[in-house]
Amino acid sequence: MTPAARVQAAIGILDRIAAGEAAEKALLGWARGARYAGSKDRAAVRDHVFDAVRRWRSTAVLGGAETGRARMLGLLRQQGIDPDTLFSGAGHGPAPLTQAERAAGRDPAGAEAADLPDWLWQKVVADWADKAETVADAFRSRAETFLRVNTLRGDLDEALRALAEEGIGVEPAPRARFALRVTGNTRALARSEAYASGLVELQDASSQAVVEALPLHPGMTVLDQCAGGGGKALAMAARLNGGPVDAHDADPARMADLPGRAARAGADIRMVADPRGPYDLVLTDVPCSGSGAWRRAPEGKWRLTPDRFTELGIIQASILDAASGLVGRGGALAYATCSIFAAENRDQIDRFQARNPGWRLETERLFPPDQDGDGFYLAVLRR
Ligand SMILES: C[S@@+](CC[C@H](N)C(=O)[O-])C[C@H]1O[C@@H](n2cnc3c(N)ncnc32)[C@H](O)[C@@H]1O
Repeated sequence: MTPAARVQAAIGILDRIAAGEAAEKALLGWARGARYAGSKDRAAVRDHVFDAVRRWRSTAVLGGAETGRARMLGLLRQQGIDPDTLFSGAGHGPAPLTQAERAAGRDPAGAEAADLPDWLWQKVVADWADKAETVADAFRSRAETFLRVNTLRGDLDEALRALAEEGIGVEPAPRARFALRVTGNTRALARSEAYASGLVELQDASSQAVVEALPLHPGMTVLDQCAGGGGKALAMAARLNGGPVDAHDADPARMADLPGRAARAGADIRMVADPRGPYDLVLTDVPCSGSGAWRRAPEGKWRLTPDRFTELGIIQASILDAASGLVGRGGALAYATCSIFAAENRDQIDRFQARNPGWRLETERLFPPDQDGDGFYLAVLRR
């Protein structure tokens, strides 16, 4: 495909997304009908689409309309690419720009420029004050890929050597001890021996830093109360020299891949349908807005509603209350979100402490979404 044809493909997919289709589904629908597209074409089209979804508002304002065509035009303008080089009608690319299209569009302002719905931009400003623009900007950029070296399978040097031998570029990442930033050949990872053998796991560096900040020691009894795919359960098992870690999720189907991942990682993870306790440590990695990871899943910021945000707050409080009953005397209750909002973070802890006297805040971390990892929050309480 020519670069212009890739832009034309993205335009069609963005129109499907605007009509209500999920981005992944729209991409898949296009790919099925585009057998001529090679892997590089697919990756380039995907990048255009997700870049535009991250910048859904600003690209439409700059492009002058709420269409896929205008959004791609706006995106190219933002990227400093002369649209006429691609909107030429040649090579299966988009038709040349009309005079009206050339004249349309203006610079976005406020929430438009932040690429957030108005109500969320107000929340970011309220919580992050002079850092609000930096936070919003992070959501408008692509996320980097991070690996966790699984110390149950090898050490940092072994991982660096193994990845280098397979032509995968990495460098140590500052946010967590065993975090590596992928700097080249990311696509080879899934097929790499380092990954297949469990020497490295895909995990965001802030997610790793959360587990690193937990008071974990081999021999402790540990429950991951909202285990999901098990990223944190596996990282906790590594800190426990293999485990065991009890893993629970209200939706057990979410843990479907966990036994396979645990076997690959050499971790002892036990699925528990009805955890009883008492545990030395219970981690609640609760459902949240997902705001800290909006650059990976940018549709989240457009889909979230104030009602859902309120509902999430109620769910978070009830999980925290239930989990506190599973912690033994002197034990620790850890609360984590991949959210950047105080309502889901510190406010939840303040209200929990007001409802449940006797718990003191032992550790608190708030990681901003930036080049070193996603946005994440952790509070560790002890009684
Ligand atoms: C943020 S995800 C967990 C991610 C996971 N810990 C990881 O590191 O990969 C939140 C999980 O909480 C689960 N969940 C929702 N309500 C719950 C509840 N009341 N009790 C336990 N888990 C719940 C969801 O099914 C979801 O898998």
